[in-house]
Amino acid sequence: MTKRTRLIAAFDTNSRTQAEEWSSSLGHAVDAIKLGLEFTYACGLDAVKSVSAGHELFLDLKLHDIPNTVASGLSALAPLRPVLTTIHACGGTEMISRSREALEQAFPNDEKRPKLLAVTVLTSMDEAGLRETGVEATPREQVLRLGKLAIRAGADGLVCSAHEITLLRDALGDDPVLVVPGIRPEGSASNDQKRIMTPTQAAKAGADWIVVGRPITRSPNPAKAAAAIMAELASV
Ligand SMILES: O=C(O)c1cc(=O)[nH]c(=O)n1[C@@H]1O[C@H](COP(=O)(O)O)[C@@H](O)[C@H]1O
Repeated sequence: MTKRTRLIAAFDTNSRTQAEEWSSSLGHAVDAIKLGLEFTYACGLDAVKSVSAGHELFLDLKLHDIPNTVASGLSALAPLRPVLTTIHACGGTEMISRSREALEQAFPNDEKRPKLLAVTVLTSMDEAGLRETGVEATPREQVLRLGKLAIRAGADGLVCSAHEITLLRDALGDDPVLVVPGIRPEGSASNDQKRIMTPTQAAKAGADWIVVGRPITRSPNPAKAAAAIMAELASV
């Protein structure tokens, strides 16, 4: 039997009170919560610790710097004990392999070592956006290129859009953890996301986790919105 795709709710807010409220009202209705740049910069690491207590944490800080700085940054974040954490794949082989080593050193028995995820091409980017940055490849080509590089260098998984899941599974097999944002339930606004799919489409394609923010947190009833997505995933 294949495993159910799991739901991560992205708590994108600069308010600790709001994040604590979501944590208690919907934290247990989803499989994990994600705290990222906005919350961490606004509220600090102690707040990350308290909001994530009792939940599986995806700490999404998308580190991208020279290898030594990224590896040292990850070591400093290790006490937060996230289940998943992110760096940018375009930081290259050495940055990724040093990151993996840093996490292995912080968790010598491996048991609770956070899975190292490499962000391939942001789901807010399309072909024109990539071209602006000097990348002539399509998003699919670039995701595949960076995905192969990142897994070879030691990442446990990748962040990609649902449009690239089949491509990555064909090239890399079932082992890499695929975490998929840019998810929009039928009928919801795409906002700044470009490469989107529904929860059902992403689950059918083989996502291990989907990440959903605004369709839950900006809904009039976040717990109900989260429950509807969980029900959708359970029915795939
Ligand atoms: O690493 C991520 O989680 C991420 C990568 C990516 O390519 N696209 C992306 O949207 N995300 C994150 O996923 C969440 C998506 O939020 P919504 O667009 O509100 O559902 C945000 O917290 C983003 O930071």
